[in-house]
Amino acid sequence: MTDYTQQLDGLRQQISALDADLLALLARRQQLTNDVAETKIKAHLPVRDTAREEKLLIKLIKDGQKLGLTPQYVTSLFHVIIEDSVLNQQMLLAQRANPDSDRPLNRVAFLGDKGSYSYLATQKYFSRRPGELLEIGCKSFNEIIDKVESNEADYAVLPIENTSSGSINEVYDQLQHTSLSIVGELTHPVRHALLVGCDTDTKQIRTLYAHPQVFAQCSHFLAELGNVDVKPMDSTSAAMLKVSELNDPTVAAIGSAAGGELYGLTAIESNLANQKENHSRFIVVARKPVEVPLQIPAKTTLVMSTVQKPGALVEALVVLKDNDINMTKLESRPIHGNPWEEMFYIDVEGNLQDGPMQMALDQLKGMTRYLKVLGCYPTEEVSPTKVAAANALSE
Ligand SMILES: C=C(O[C@@H]1C=C(C(=O)O)C=C[C@H]1O)C(=O)O
Repeated sequence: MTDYTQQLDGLRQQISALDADLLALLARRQQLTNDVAETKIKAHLPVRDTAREEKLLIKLIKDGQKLGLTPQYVTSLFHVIIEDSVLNQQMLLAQRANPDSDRPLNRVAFLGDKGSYSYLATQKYFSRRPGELLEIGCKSFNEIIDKVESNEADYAVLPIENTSSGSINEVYDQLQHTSLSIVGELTHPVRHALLVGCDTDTKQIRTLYAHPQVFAQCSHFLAELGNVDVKPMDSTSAAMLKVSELNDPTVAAIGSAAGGELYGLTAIESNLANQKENHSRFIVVARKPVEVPLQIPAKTTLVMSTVQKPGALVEALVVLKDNDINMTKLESRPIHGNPWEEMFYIDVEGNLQDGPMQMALDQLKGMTRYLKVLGCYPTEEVSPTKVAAANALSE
C-alpha cells in the first residue's frame, strides 16, 4: 500500500466512525420526538409546532456558522430531519386512533411489479408504518380495487394525479363504484429516464416501451426523438421487463433509473418529462375508513352530483367558502349512462370531525342529488418552516 492509500484509508475509517455516531444520534433524536408525540397525545396538543421549529432553526443556523457550516446546509439538513420527525409523530397518532389498522402484515395491491412508480410509492408509504409489507403487483386499476374489496389485500395504492399529465381519469371512475375508503395520500417524485438493456445510444432506438401516462408526460422528448415506434404497456415495470428480455440495442423503456436497475437496465438519458418538477400524487384505499386525530392535518375527499340547474356547482362551492373550508382540488367526470351529467370530486383541507365540515356536509346534502365522503385521511405534506438565514444571523 502506498502512503496515500494508507492515509486515505485512515481518514475514511474516521469518517465512517463519525457517520455511525451521526446515525446513532439521529435514532436517539427520533426516540425523543416519539416521546414528544406521546406527551402530545395525552395533552391534546397539535403535532406541528412551527414556532418551536423556527426557534430551533435560528439557533442551529447560528451555531452552525460558528462551526463553519453554511446556513443553507444546516437549513436543508434540518428540514429533512424535522419533516421525518413530524411524519413519524403523525403516523404514531394516527396508529393510536386506529388500533385495528396495526397489523403484523400489510398486504398492498399496486399497479405493475417491482420497479414501477407505484411500487416505489408503496415502499415509501409503508416504510414508516409498523408491520411487514406484502407487495401484490396487479395489471389494472380494476384488479387492484378487486383485491382489496375481496380481502385478498388490505390496501391499494393508486396514482390519482400527476403534475405533467393531470388527473388519472380511470382511477376517478373506479372511485365512483367502489365501497372502499381513502385512508392516506402521498406524493412521489417521478423522474423518467431512457432505459436500455445493452450497449447502445439514443440515436439507435427504434422502439420505445412505456405506460401511456409516461408517454403523455414525455411528449416533448418523444417529438424530438422523431421516428420511433411507441408501444404502450400495462405498467412501467412491464416495459422494463420487456426491454430486459429483448436484449436489443434498438429498444428502450421509459421509467425510473432506480426501477430499471432492478431489471439490469441502464439509464442513458434522464429528466425526460415535459415538466422538470414531475410528481405523482397517490391515494391509499382500504375497506374501512380511518379516524384522523384532530392534532394532525387532514384532508377530506367528497364526491357529489349536483341538481341540473344553472349555478348548482357554484352554490355547492359557496357552501365550502361560507364554512371557511379550503378546496385543494376539483375534478369532474361523466356519469356513465347519464349523458351530460357530471360527478364532481372535491378535495378539501379539514377533518370530518370538524364542526364547519359537518355543517358544510349537512348543507350540501340538502342541495345535491348524490353526496358521498370518499375518505378523511392525514395529509402527508410537511411544508418546511422557512427561516431567513440573514434574520437569524443579524440578531
Ligand atoms: C418534536 C416536536 O414536534 C415537531 C417536530 C419538531 C422537531 O423535530 O424538532 C419540532 C417541532 C414540532 O413541529 C416538538 O414539538 O418539539
